[in-house]
Amino acid sequence: MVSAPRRPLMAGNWKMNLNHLEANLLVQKLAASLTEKQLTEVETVVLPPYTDLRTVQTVVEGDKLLIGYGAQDLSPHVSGAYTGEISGAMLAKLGCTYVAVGHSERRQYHREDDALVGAKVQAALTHGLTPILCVGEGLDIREQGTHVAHCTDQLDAALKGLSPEQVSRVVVAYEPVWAIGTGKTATPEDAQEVCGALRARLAETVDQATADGVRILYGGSVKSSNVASIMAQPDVDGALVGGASLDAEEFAKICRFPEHITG
Ligand SMILES: O=C(CO)COP(=O)(O)O
Repeated sequence: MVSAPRRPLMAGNWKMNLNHLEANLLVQKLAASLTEKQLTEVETVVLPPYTDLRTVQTVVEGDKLLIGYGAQDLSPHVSGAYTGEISGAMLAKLGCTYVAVGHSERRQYHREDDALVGAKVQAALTHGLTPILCVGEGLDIREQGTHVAHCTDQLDAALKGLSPEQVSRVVVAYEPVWAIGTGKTATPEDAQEVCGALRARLAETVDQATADGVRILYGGSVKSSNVASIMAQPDVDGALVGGASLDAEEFAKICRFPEHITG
């Protein structure tokens, strides 16, 4: 059976940048820089800070923009006495379709472990959100040469207990920590090595059809100048873009990567 091609996904993780006024401007500029055909071909998504989401919803819905949006994190809990947390239900109510889970900055600065990341994946799925599950190794692990096992272990832990149908609703992002915000991009071959191993692991632990359908992104210093060679890899289906997604024209160029390939 030939599986359906995976639609490329470009997700801009704004991290803690841009207030709601700036968010409004960036989303409008981004939409104006891409044609309907381009936005249909390549799924384009922004992940702004929570405080921007209502504004982004208003501009996307009001102008019927073909841009998706979501959050950078969510609570593993449904509701209750969790000061400062935001639930999946709240995000879904704002029209979010995606939520990043287990980003290395959350794992590092907020001590999120695999169990918590797994609970957040579950919470996202429960509320109809697509989790973008981030995995990736630090420089020490890369230098030891155990990066593939590190990433597949993180994948296993985060997806533990999910049905094949639930796994099919997850997007995985491979983000080597040493390539984030450093200008040091993994080579296309580095990205392929881990993305390919993640897909092979899904085939082993879930099934081949699910593995073939799951989109796997690469993240870490992606720019318009390097996106095409990364996207040319067979197991890379998109990118999770940090710094370069804060500039509408640059992010639009990244989303237009098929044109860089076909010339
Ligand atoms: O962490 C990232 C996206 O989630 C990558 O960030 P940069 O693109 O700024 O390296």
